Amino acid sequence: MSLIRALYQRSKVLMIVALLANVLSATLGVVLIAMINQSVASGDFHFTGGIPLFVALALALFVSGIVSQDLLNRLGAHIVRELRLMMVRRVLATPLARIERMGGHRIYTLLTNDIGNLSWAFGMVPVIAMNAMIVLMGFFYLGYLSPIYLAATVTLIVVGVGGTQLLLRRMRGLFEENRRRFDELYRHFGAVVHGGKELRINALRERHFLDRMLGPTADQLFHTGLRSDLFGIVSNNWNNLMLFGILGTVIFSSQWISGIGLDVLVGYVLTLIYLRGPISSLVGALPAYTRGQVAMKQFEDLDLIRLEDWREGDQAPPQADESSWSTLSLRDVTYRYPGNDDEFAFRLGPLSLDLEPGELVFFIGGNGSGKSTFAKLVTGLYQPTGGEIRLDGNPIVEENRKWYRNHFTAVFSDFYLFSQVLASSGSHGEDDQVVAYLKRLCLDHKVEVQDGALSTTELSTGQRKRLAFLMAYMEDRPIFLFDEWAADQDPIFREIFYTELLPELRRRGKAVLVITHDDRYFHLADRLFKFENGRPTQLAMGDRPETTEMAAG
Ligand SMILES: Nc1ncnc2c1ncn2[C@@H]1O[C@H](COP(=O)(O)OP(=O)(O)OP(=O)(O)O)[C@@H](O)[C@H]1O
Repeated sequence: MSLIRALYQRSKVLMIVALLANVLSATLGVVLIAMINQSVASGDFHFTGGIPLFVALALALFVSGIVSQDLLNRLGAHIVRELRLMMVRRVLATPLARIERMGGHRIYTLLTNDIGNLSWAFGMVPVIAMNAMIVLMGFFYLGYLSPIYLAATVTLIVVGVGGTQLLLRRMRGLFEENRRRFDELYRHFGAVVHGGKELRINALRERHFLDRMLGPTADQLFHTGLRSDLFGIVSNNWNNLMLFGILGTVIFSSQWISGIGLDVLVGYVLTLIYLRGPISSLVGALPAYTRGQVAMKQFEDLDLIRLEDWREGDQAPPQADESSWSTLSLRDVTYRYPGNDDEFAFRLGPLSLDLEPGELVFFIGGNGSGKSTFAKLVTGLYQPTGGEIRLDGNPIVEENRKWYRNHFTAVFSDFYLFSQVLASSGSHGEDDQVVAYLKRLCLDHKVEVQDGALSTTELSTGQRKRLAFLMAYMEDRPIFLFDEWAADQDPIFREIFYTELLPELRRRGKAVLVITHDDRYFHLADRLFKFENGRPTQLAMGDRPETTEMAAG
């Protein structure tokens, strides 16, 4: 619930103004009912204060209703907007290892389904606030007309809402069940998007996927969805029963209660009929609220960075001058994937390494030996489980991790390509410079650029990697990291990469870390490390492997 508090605190002023307008509107509604009641019950059919007052109050109700509803809507919309931005920022602020452990599908479900349900619940806040105020004002008037009837009405409503609550408790279980199915559904959606080729090429796999995986999840969602909707429908109609029950009780019991005049009865009936809509809306909002609670629980259960540990200031870009650095040192650094505690689990390190500007360092090793884990560790995406990383003597801790990361530009093996090219300043890259690099990377006949936006990223894998290289070039950080960048390049471009592009970066004083299997080019590195089962060993010149088998082993 701290999330709700945090969101409301940001909109305090808007909330207060909206609620004041709401009180005015609700009061005017009840005053008008009272005037009608007085005129009907007295039998003279004249309004106290005359028609002009009635018209003026009706117009004031019209205007204040619009103002209060609009302000409350704005409040709801504002909160939904804040919620979306805040959740995405929290996902980005959560350590990468935790996000990888959760799985991408859970993040998708969070950002679509859960935020949708929370938004829906927050969207109900204006409805609840407005109607609660009308009901409250109506109750004041009912109490003024007859305290006995008010007590009876409140008792019946409490019993009625209690019945709805029982239904809702059952519904909550169904909502939670539904929500679990949504995680599965999004995992299947991921398979449709990312495994589209494999599903299309193999009809048997496609059938297995549709019948055994997606089908059962869709069926279960269908059944739990229908059942929870039925509970919602029953609960809405329960309200009608409750209200007519109250009206019947009031009218039929009036013969046994002394001192209940026609004016009280008419006033009561008019007010209850007036309140029927608001009460139904209030009770009808409860399922949305329950869905919101289930979504909120998902937010709280996910291993995202805690709201209390997350400050927006942390998101500000680093201010330090990243262009000047002299040593990066890793001392006895180790890393273990979270949750992998058994003795056979993969462990990286301990590794020690000093790096200086203008160095070209290659990392080799077989599959699963720890190269990509090292890439994420040295760039600050993973936090070491042991040892220490220092930049110019400054130990890297939580407070300066973002500053540290900002020294790197990386093309990971599973890179993502944005279509906007950014310069080192963070503004969009100069088109002339981008065009020059496009020519250098032999992409000028394929891709154009305008205001830093690339005309397309729909290219071959090798070409997309060249675009990723271009992005890294333009970002122009002091340390470059390439994880198997050349693996998808043709021989000519591979040669250009190792013999022209990398040496050029080194000449410009960049430190360049290259993860590679290309043994033909190992001699170009200033230093070469070989990973074996998570442990790196620096190879002396004479020890450098010369064959493909050694590079892979
Ligand atoms: N997200 C993860 N969670 C848990 N363990 C992981 C995760 N990613 C990798 N591992 C483990 O870490 C080990 C090293 O993986 P890593 O990706 O660093 O290898 P690599 O040397 O880059 O291999 P390749 O050459 O195949 O890319 C693997 O054996 C794997 O068991």
